[in-house]
Amino acid sequence: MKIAVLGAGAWGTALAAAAAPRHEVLLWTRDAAQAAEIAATGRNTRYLGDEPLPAGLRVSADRDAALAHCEGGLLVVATPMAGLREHLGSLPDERPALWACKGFESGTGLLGHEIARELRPGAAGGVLSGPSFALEVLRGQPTALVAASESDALAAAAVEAFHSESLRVYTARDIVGVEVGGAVKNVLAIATGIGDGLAATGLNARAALVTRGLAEMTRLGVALGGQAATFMGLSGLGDLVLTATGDLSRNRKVGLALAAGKALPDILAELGHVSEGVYSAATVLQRARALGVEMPITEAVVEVLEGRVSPETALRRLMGRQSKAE
Ligand SMILES: NC(=O)C1=CN([C@@H]2O[C@H](COP(=O)(O)OP(=O)(O)OC[C@H]3O[C@@H](n4cnc5c(N)ncnc54)[C@H](O)[C@@H]3O)[C@@H](O)[C@H]2O)C=CC1
Ligand SMILES: O=C(CO)COP(=O)(O)O
Repeated sequence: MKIAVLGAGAWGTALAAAAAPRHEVLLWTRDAAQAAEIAATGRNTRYLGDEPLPAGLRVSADRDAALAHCEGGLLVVATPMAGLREHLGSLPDERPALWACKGFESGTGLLGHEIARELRPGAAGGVLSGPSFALEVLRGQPTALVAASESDALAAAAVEAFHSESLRVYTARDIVGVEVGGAVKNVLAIATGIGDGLAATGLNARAALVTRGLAEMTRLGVALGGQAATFMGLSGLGDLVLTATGDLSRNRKVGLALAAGKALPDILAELGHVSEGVYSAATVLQRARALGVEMPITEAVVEVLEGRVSPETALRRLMGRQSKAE
């Protein structure tokens, strides 16, 4: 199969590398110097350190060549959410497209499938999601993903492209639920990072934030048309557990640094990677409010990110809420 992956950050590179041993894969980056460096060193040091990439993986800064390469094959957009509109909107034809970004689009508040529907109503689209730190995928460490699409053919293409001995790819039809899970867990990972970073907070608080976070993620997802069961799956509970507890998570790192009293611009500059939760948090809240869905943990994260309350105050307010039925 011929596959093109657009976006050569940590995740695009790891996905391209995962498929490369079995398929003809072209990884596209908008940065010609980065393409030259990856080609010369066989590594993407900026995003994935010294980990070697498979020898057969090709890299290019020529987007037209990448699109020509995957004609009749599979196109994967693996940029941050902020790049999805640009890439889906400029495709030359109605070919199916899979995306791997997790978030709500800033400004419009849309999920990936909503952007795709707006730009390409007649084309098949799908999302690849689930608990998957890029570095572990690149190292071939066991991982399970979910490919969600209303197109069975596109979900099957995602399985053909990425399913292997070390990477299981499940399929799903509930693209709303899968996308909400992937987007909201980023915000909740910031919350658990904040909680874990506060001196007075222990493991009980982390478990409470994960569990009550899952409840608010599910409420929003169901209100948006997703199925409750999806949130107990890989893109909901699975990715929430990974990102909220795993120290490789960039969103969790943002929370830990906020609890340490660092300023958000400094945290993001130091991180050097995208933290989708930072860009999605306010949007998640807006969509929740529009639907009358209560999301107190998300609300607390937004207040801390916007510098309106300290992490300590946010936690105190969450604990000070009225008791209610679970
Ligand atoms: N890193 C991970 O372990 C995983 C990340 N994701 C998701 O994948 C998406 C991408 O994340 P990462 O690769 O980790 O981010 P990253 O911060 O490592 O790299 C992002 C890359 O995208 C490039 N980029 C940004 N805007 C672009 C545009 N408009 N066109 C082309 N390239 C553009 C940047 O130059 C950079 O090379 C995010 O939505 C993230 O939530 C999903 C699963 C795992
Ligand atoms: O989505 C991810 C793992 O599934 C990566 O999470 P972070 O963006 O927080 O690193």
